[in-house]
Amino acid sequence: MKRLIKNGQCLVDGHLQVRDLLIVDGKIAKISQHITAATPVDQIVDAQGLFMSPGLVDLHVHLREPGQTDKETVKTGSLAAAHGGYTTIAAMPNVIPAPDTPERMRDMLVLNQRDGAVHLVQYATITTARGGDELVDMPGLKDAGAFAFSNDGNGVQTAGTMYQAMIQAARLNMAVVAHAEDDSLTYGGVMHEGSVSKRLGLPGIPSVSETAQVARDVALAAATGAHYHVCHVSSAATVQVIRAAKAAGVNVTCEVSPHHLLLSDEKITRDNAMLKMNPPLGSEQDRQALIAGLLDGTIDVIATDHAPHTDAEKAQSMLKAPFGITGSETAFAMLYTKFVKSGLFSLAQLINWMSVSPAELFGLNAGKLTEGQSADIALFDLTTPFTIHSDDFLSKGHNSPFIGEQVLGKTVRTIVSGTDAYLSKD
Ligand SMILES: NC(=O)N[C@@H](CC(=O)O)C(=O)O
Ligand SMILES: [Zn+2]
Repeated sequence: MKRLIKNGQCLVDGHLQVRDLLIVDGKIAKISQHITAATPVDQIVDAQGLFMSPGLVDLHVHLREPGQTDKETVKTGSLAAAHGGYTTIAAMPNVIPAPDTPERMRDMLVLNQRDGAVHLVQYATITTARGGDELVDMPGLKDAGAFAFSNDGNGVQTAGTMYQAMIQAARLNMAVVAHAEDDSLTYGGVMHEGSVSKRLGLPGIPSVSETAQVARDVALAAATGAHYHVCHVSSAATVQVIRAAKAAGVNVTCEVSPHHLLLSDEKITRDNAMLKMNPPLGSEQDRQALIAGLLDGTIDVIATDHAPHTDAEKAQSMLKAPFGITGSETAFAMLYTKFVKSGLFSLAQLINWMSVSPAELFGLNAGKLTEGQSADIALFDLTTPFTIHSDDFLSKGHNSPFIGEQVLGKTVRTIVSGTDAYLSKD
């Protein structure tokens, strides 16, 4: 099977340049200014005027299968990712049952392989059923094919448990990917604790619940040498802890979500569960610190934390609704529109944070358009405005605060191993 993509706009040394790209048997056979197929090709894709990017890489998605297939499935969640231009995603283990044994991991991988529309890697838990202090069989889970270890959805509450997990992870050369949240500091809150939560009379979550646990964990990472990756960093103080740890040579990396870059608690003007997620939207000062953290290299990656829930659940008060919003299908367009068009980020920086850097940090075979590489490619239209409609979502979740936004950066086609995983209807 041979496909030739003609006249795509590619990032070359940070600048857009026109390129042709030849795909043979799922791999990039050639990329150059002008390719005339010596032998006939099966298909020519006209990419005139489109941005041709390495497929995006998302280190943090929730696919809900098994256990909560009314919210999402491997199929719908991975199709949603493809719709967002993602070609590789990492699935969090807060499914039921959780992949916390080698056998469950193997079952999970069979399901992912069968139903995944994009490349899909799978986190194992750190502890049994993502709680308590019983460590999983980490070598067994690595052998079974786990990508990394995470209790995402919950923090590991006991320092000694995290310490033992990091000792083993370091030995296995695997990352510990942490949802940082000290449960003794959250006080049943539903949004960021600050002037807005006080004005609305809603219980607040102090941001120190995140920062305190990250501070503990960077000390443990320093002591063990493990690769410690912090999920969805949300506060200025946490950014500062990670900045200092990196300066001290600790093996720490971290991600920020699009919503923490785009929104702050000032956007919460009433009880609105579409703006309820964990960690919560921080203050405007936190948001500015996250942007600064990306720009100075403290924050390595943008990951969506795509967290679908049912319409009925999210129609409830913030006091009752589950934490989480979707992100796969809106991330690129929102970030491109708000940050690249405004000149704050370059397109090359955005693609670095959304594709190159996550691939490099986790040794994923992705994030570049080079000969011999798997043909994982996203084609985006950067010039035609469109409105984000929930009817267009392939996710089962419609819980996005970005519905109704007018944006640029529509995904036209997403190619995974040479084959279309998403193709726009218009
Ligand atoms: N982020 C969220 O608000 N929710 C996530 C869990 C998580 O990533 O912590 C979920 O699974 O719904
Ligand atoms: Zn989390």
